[in-house]
Parts: sequence; C-alpha cells; structure tokens
Amino acid sequence: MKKILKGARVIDPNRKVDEVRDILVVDGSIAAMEKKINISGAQVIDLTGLILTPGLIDMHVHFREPGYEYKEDIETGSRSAAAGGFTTVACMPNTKPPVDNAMMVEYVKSRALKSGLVRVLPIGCVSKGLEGKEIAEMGDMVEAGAVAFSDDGRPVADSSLMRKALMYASMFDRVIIDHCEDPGLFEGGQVNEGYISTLLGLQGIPASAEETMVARNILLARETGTRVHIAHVSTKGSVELIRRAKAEGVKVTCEATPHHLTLTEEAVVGYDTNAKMNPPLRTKEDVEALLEGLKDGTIDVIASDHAPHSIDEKDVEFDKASFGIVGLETSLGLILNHIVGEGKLNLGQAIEKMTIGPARALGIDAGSLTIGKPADITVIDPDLEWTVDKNKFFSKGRNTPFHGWKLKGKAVLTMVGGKIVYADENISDDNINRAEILKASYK
Ligand SMILES: NC(=O)N[C@@H](CC(=O)O)C(=O)O
Ligand SMILES: [Zn+2]
Ligand SMILES: [Zn+2]
Repeated sequence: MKKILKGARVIDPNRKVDEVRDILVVDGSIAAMEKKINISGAQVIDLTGLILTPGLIDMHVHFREPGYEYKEDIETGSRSAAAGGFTTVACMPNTKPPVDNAMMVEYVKSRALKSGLVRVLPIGCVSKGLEGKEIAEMGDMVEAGAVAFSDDGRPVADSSLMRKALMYASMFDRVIIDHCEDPGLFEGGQVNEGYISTLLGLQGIPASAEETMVARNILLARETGTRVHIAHVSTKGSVELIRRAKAEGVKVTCEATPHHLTLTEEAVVGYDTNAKMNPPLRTKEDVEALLEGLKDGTIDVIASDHAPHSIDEKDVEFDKASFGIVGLETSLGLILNHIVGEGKLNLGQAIEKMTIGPARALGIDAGSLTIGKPADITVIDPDLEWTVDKNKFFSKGRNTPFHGWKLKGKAVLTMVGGKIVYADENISDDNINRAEILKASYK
C-alpha cells in the first residue's frame, strides 16, 4: 500500500529541514521525500497548509497497567497518546506490581502491541519493588526491551545505590531517569514552599528538595562518567546546576513538562487539586528560568508526565489528593499556543524538544524522518483553535488544570509505521482526501 502525504510544510529539526515536501510511504516505511511526488495508484492525502513532523515522542508517561487500570490502561493511554500526536511514549514502571523484572517488561510490550496504536517503550525500575534497597535485574530487563530505568514517583534516595545503578545501566547503554526529590526535605509537602504555601496553610516543598538531588546526580554522573536524565525539572536552581554541568561535559540531560512551563503556584489558590503535582508548580521566576533553559539547550526534552488519577483520588481535601495530572492530549497545544505562540521558542526548537530531543536522551533510533525507516509521522494544524474539554479525553483521566483553556494548534493526524492511528474530527471535509483521513480514524 502506497500513500503520498502531499503539500505539508515538513519540519525535521534533526535534518534541519523546513520546507514544503511530499512524502511517499510504502509498506509502512518512508520511501521518498521530494518536492513533488506523483505515483499512480497511491492514496494521496492532501496536507496543504499543515505541518508535518517526525512522530512526537513523550518519554515520561504513566499508563498504570497492571494494577491501576481504573486510572488508565495501556489501551486508553495509547489512544490518548495518538490523539495528542504522539507516536512513541516511554512508560514509567510505578505500576502494581512494579515493572522490575523481564516478565513485566514483556507484559507491557505485549499489551501495547495488542492495542496496536503507538509504540510503548517500557521503562524498568532501578530498584526491586521500587523500594530503593536493591538494584533490580537490569540486564534481564534490557534483554526483554526496557528502554531506560527509573523509580519515578520516588527518587533513588540512596546515593550509593544510585551510583551503582548508574554504572550498571551504562554497561547496557541505558540511561537512568531520576525523580529528584530529597525525601527528608519533601516530607509531607503539598505545594511549593513560599508565600502561597503560607497563605493556604499547606506544607511547603522547598526548591532545595529537588536541587540537592539534581546536584548529587550530577556529581555521581561526573565521577562515574555515566549518563543521567533528570525528570520534570521545576526550579531555577536545577536549571543552573544542569547548565553548569553540561558546560563541564557531564552527560546529563533533562526534561520539563508543559505544566511547569505554563503555570505557577498561583494555580493552587482555591485548593484546586488539579494543580497538585510532583514536583509542585513553582514561581514565575522558576518558569522564566525553565524557558531560558529550553531556549539555550539546557533542557533537552518536553515530556508530559501524563499521570492519570480517578475522580475519587482528586475530589478530596487538598492534602489527601493524589499528585499528578494528565498531559498527553494537552501537551502539544500548550506548547504551540503558549511557548511558540508567545515567542518563547520557535516552532523548530519546540518540535526538536518533542522528537529528536527525547530520542537522543533515551538513545533510541527515532525522532527524525529517514528514508527506509518506519513512517512515524505527526501532522499539525497550527491554526486550529480548540477548547480543552476533559470530558472528551481519550484518557480515562480527567485530572487537568487546563479544562476550558482555548488553544491554537493541534495534532490532526498521527501515523505509526505508515498506519493512521488518529485523525482529527475537525479536519475539514471540503476536500475528498481529507475526508478519507477521517474515515481512517478509529473513532
Ligand atoms: N507527577 C506526579 O505528580 N505523579 C506521578 C509520579 C511522578 O511523576 O513522580 C504519578 O505516578 O502519579
Ligand atoms: Zn516523578
Ligand atoms: Zn512521572
């Protein structure tokens, strides 16, 4: 089966491409990329006026299966990813039981294959049972297909364990992704420590809870010559530490979430539990430092930290509510509207942080448009205006602080290995070819 994706503005930051091109997809792979491609018998999809990028990658999501399927499962999480424009996601192992052995890695892979939508890459635990005591069987998990290791939801608190884990993971050429939060400094914390925490009478989480752990990880990566990735960076001090470490040649990469880039701690005034997450929303100064870090390359990746919870877990007193928000279906829109639209990054830079940036941080062969490689492609309508409606999410999670936000820019078509896994209902039907996309949608 041949498909021609016609007339889109192709942006591939890895290849420094930004021009109108046609793309030929044959048997699931990219067969050609030219100014004009015309082949008889091929299905032509007219994408004039739209933007085509390598399939977006979200290297930090929680799909909750097994154990917490009431929050999300791999099928609904995959749908949510496809609808958000993501072709590849890396899935955190804080499930029940946790993904800390080869069998569990196989399980996640097989569930993802069964839903057959996006590529779900399992991340294995650093420590057995996420207990932070004993290193998990990393070698076995690598063989089974673990793409990275993390105890996310918790830090690897024991520095000696972290040091061993870094060295062990590097033998398999895998990265450790650390949730940086010193347990002692975090203890009982609910929101950022400062004026707002005092005002609301909630226990604060100081910036130092994150920064001490970021600094420790940098020291360990430098000493051992290994690679480390810092999850969801939220403070100015962390950005400064990582910037300096990179300048010194330490192999550290990091990510920021759309919510830490667009919201401040003010969002929790009124005790909105949908603004409760880990790390907490911080100050305007921190947000500005994150934006600066994105711009100068200190922050490599934008990742959603998609963390679905049930209504029961959020519709309770603030201090009892679970930490985390869903992100897959709002990530791209927030970045296009608030980061690109407000001139904080150009479009190419933003796409880079969602394609080749995460591919490099994970060390996977993806995130670029390559002849002969699988056609993982995202098509974006930069002008489409839409309103976030949590009740329309493909995710089971409704926990978003962005409900009702008006955004401009959205993924309208997601292709994985040449197969259309999502096509937006908003695609206009004045054109036969676009109508065909709609038919191909699983909705
Ligand atoms: N981010 C969150 O607030 N919650 C995440 C855990 C995590 O990413 O640390 C979750 O699993 O719910
Ligand atoms: Zn985390
Ligand atoms: Zn997480």
